[in-house]
This record gives sequence, C-alpha cells and structure tokens, in this order.
Amino acid sequence: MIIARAPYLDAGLAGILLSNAFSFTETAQWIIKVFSGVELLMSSVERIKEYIEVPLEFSKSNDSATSPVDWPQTGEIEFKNLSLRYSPHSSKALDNVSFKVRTGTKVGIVGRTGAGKSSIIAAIYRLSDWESGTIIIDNKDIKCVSLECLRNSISCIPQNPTLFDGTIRSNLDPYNQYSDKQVFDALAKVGLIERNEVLCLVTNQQQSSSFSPNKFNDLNSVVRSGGSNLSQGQRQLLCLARSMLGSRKIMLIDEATASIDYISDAKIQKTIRETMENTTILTIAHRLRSVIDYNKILVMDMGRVKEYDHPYNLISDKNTIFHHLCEQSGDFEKLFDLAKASFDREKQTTY
Ligand SMILES: Nc1ncnc2c1ncn2[C@@H]1O[C@H](COP(=O)(O)OP(=O)(O)OP(=O)(O)O)[C@@H](O)[C@H]1O
Repeated sequence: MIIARAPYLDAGLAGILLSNAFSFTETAQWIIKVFSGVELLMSSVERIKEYIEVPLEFSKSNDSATSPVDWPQTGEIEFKNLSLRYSPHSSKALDNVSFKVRTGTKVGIVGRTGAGKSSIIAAIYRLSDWESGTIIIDNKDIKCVSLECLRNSISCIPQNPTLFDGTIRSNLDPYNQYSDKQVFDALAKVGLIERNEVLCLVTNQQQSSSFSPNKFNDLNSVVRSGGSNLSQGQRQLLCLARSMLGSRKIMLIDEATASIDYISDAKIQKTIRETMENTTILTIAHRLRSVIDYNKILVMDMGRVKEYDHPYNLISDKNTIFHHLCEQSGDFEKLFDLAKASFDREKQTTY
C-alpha cells in the first residue's frame, strides 16, 4: 500500500507548511480537504484493483472453445434438460427445460412474472452459467463456442438497448463496415425513415435537412449517452436496425413493456414479419398481440416449459395456460381471430 501511504505523508508535510502561512482553522480545513481527497484516491485505487482482479468474462470460456466461421448457418436452437439457478441456495430459475426451435421459426415466450422467460435468453447469451443440460445451436454445444463468437453471432434487443454518445451512424455501424446506403436501408426497414427517401438521402447527405424534420434522415445527428434524447421505441428500433446490418441468423428480443408507444411496437413487429423470414426469433412477450401470429408460443411457469405449440392450437384449448392468459388480457376475440388467420396462412404455405 505504498501508493496509499505516500499521499498521507505528503499531506502531513503540506500541513506543516500551510500552518506557517494560514490560521489554525484554515490549516485544519485544508488538511481535512486533502485527507478526504486521499480517502477518495485510496478507495478508487482499491476499486481499480478489484476490477483488475475480476476474471475476464471471455476467459471463462472453456479452453477448447472455438470461434467457428459462418456459424450459425441455420439458426436452429435446442434446449436439452437445462436447469439453471442464480445462486446455490435459490430455487431453479429454469427447471429441466427442453424444447427445439427450427430454422426461421418465430417463438413468443410468455408466462407470469418470474416464470423464467428472461432466464431463457440469459442462458442462450451465456450471461449465467447453468448446472445441468445443454443448449445446441446449429449442431454445436454453445459451451464449445467462445463467448465472443457466441454473442457476436446472435442479435439481442433488450428492453433498454445500449446506445453510445455519438451519432446515428456511429451507433449503427461502430466499426464503419457499411455504406451509407446500407445504413439508410436498415433505418428504412425499421420505419425510422421513409423507404422512398433512401436514394435521395444517400446522394444528398449534406442537404438532408431539406427533408422532413426527422433526425434519422441525417446520419450525423447526435445520439446522447444511453439514447437519452430518443424515445424508448426509437432506441429499440435503432437497435433493431443495428441487428439488421449484421444479418445474423438468430435474434433474441425482450419486448419493451407498456412504456413503449403502440406505433413503435407495431413497427417492430411488422418489420420482423416482413424482413426476417429466415431469422430464428425468440421474443419475450409482454403483450400477447405482439406474438399471437408467431409460429409457436412457449409458455413458461415456475421455470418449466408448460406448453409449446402454435398459438391457434393453444388458444383453442380451454385447458391451456395460454387460453387463460388470452382471456385475462380482455382481448380474447381479437387474439383468437389473429391466431386463426396465422394458422390458416401457415397451412397454405406448407401444402
Ligand atoms: N440475476 C438474478 N439473480 C437471482 N435471481 C434471479 C436473477 N434473475 C432472475 N432471478 C430469479 O429467477 C426466476 C426467474 O426469473 P426471470 O427473470 O427469468 O423471470 P421472467 O419470467 O422473465 O420474469 P419477468 O416477466 O418479471 O421479467 C425468478 O424467481 C427471479 O427472481
């Protein structure tokens, strides 16, 4: 602790020198200030030391973990008897969970609060380790894939997406990998700009202010730290656009709660349906409307998978949890019609 002691000594010396120039009270005040500065410095040093000693998350990867190129190709996900608990004495957040998601399938994960929905996404992203079972993505046990590769290969749109102090462009394309056209296309796909404006915007970047007063028309528009100058819906849409630029095969979405405006929510769902046909999507749904026309609904309850089927099959059966959740939503008739329409559409494309 030499680093910590030296300033104390300096402060003592400074006290003696100061006492020659100032009154006792003034000197005492100076010394208190210097000492509290030193206390702060000491706790900062301690904290930096703690951070340095925290093992790097990427080094937690299994030694034989690899970073397969062009993985995953299909986006097929399989949970096999997965059990996860957050601490040794807590109950299981996921209890022997097994289910399979085929390529390009859209799955809505529903259930009451604390049912284990977020834990499914946490497990795929390996934010938490599990005690037994496996997750296979594209024929690979994800524990055999490096964390860096795993997280770079799967898009995740959390409720509060991370945005940085910078511009629209630096947030969408931090490594400058894409052309302006590609970035504008992504913004158009999520509905933040008009599709028919893309070409003009690409050729007239400097005159973009002549377009509608929309900050997304200008890739240099400022984004404040955490996206504080954007609405929650705009933040999620920007994050969705960022995911689209990466064109990954799997996307995990934690739908924003009621605080997101209905129009932004509808835009997100429409974009997902129209532009991500071949992407496997798992959405934690807080509104049943958002996922009622998905291919499957996974109903979680107390960490277990209770139901896993097409929404129409589940809503049609009075004995399912999903049927009750739809009834409780007060929107049963509409949900039923949407589920049926989706079921009929799927049947037509299958035959
Ligand atoms: N980081 C954590 N540390 C300890 N326990 C946790 C943690 N995250 C979740 N849990 C617990 O695990 C269980 C499942 O939580 P999870 O967040 O997966 O549920 P959820 O269905 O997503 O809930 P909600 O709809 O309220 O977000 C709950 O009992 C919860 O208290």
